[in-house]
Amino acid sequence: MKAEHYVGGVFRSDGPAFPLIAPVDGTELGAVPEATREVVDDAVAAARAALKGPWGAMAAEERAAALRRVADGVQARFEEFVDAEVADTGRPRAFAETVDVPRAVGNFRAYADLLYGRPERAYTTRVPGWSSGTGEALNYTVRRPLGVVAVVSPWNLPLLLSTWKIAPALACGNAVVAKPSEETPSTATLLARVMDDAGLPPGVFNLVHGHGPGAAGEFLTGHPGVDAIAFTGESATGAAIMRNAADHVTPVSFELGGKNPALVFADADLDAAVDGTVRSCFTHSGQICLCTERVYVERPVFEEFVSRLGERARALDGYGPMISAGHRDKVLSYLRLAREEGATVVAGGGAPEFGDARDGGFHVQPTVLTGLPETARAVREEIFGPVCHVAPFDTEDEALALANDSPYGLAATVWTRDLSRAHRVAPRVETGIVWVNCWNLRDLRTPFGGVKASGIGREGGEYSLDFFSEPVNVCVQI
Ligand SMILES: NC(=O)C1=CN([C@@H]2O[C@H](COP(=O)(O)OP(=O)(O)OC[C@H]3O[C@@H](n4cnc5c(N)ncnc54)[C@H](O)[C@@H]3O)[C@@H](O)[C@H]2O)C=CC1
Ligand SMILES: O=C(O)/C=C/C=C(\O)C(=O)O
Repeated sequence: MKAEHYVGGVFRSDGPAFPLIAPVDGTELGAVPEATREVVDDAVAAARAALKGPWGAMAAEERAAALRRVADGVQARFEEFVDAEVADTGRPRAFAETVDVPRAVGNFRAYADLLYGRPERAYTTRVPGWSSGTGEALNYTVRRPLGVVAVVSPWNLPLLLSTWKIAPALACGNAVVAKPSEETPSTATLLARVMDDAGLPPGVFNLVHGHGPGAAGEFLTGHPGVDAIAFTGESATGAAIMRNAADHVTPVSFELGGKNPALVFADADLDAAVDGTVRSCFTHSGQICLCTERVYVERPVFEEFVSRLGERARALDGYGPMISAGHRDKVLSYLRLAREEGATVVAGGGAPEFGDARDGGFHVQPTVLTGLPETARAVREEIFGPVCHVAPFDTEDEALALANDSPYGLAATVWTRDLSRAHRVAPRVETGIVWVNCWNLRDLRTPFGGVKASGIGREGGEYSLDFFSEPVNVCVQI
């Protein structure tokens, strides 16, 4: 798969090239063009021009039809998308087949569907006491697109997360300039091919490749021609983007890091809790922002839970690598640090040896730790790998205090058979998402995002459509 920029309806590969490395075995997959400031300028200008063309005048139904053509186009090239995502990320093929590509198709279909039934105008009538001034008026609110939207996405779920933003941005009538992670350019390039085939007018969707700081990401997010930024990635990157966007007061929607807690009560179905925690800690080798990294277990079942989780972690097979040598080294450095801080390693704890080509790749063993104080860096900082720390608690209040003692607030899981407890605890967990007796069960209409350092705003369903459009009130004196 050759990575290319897509600007104003034209594929191009100008800019210096950098190598794309396969995380599964460390081999070189190809070269990626690094977008210069000029390429980014061209992309923003093409997007601006597209808003003045047929796209800007298109009815919602026609935009919905365009999104459906894109969904069909991704579906038609299903295997190519799977191949590209597997090559770039090293993830198990089944994951790309069941999560990444179907969800990308679903993202376009969901927002096409949502455009129907969304009132184009919302009316208010005069209510005494709520209105000032004299005379009767008819107020109505119309929604218009924001303009040029920058979509900056990470490497962990490349196609899923970029389309999660691109689809609603286009649904609302914006033009998009997308910058995928430098580690995972391939499915984005394929998506540009699909957009081209689907007949989107030139400039409605643009793609630039390259790095973040001092490069394409920074050029794009600080660009005066960008009207909004949708970003998923690390919290520190979100802060850097916000500083850059501040000069132009560009609105942002941020989905950032997490240090997600799981609360396992003694009354839980322990089989389900162990099963769910294996999934929530180790899916995609922990490289999903929703993954659990802190597990708190009520003391009567603590020993049994740790022993069963450790056993399951040791038995995991066929897990994928970390995205890069750099990220593998970061995760391993946390494991060294955890040992220095006094951790007991129940399972894993290092890099595996396979005795085959995978030893050239960037793997880390699924790891279960115990015994660290809550102040330990491995308990407080996002590791973003297959690593969890398990600690005991004695009371519901203590469990909540432990869960909430974090600068992050993205997602939590609560495991209990006691419905009253579930409803009592869930609203008191300081995260944007709380799953009870499940993990990552997703309905694309629900609010998705984090509190504290885990994000700004919500995406999903109407929440995305609200971010990617601007309400304008029209007041007509009668
Ligand atoms: N919570 C989450 O959703 C994710 C968290 N991470 C965490 O972030 C760490 C670093 O991973 P990265 O992929 O490098 O994440 P990142 O947050 O640095 O990068 C995400 C995207 O932002 C771009 N970017 C980076 N710096 C930028 C800047 N100053 N201005 C504009 N764009 C910029 C990157 O090129 C990429 O497209 C990981 O080790 C992991 O801990 C990574 C991916 C997702
Ligand atoms: O939308 C989903 O189902 C998953 C989202 C995951 C992230 O946002 C992430 O890992 O960064």
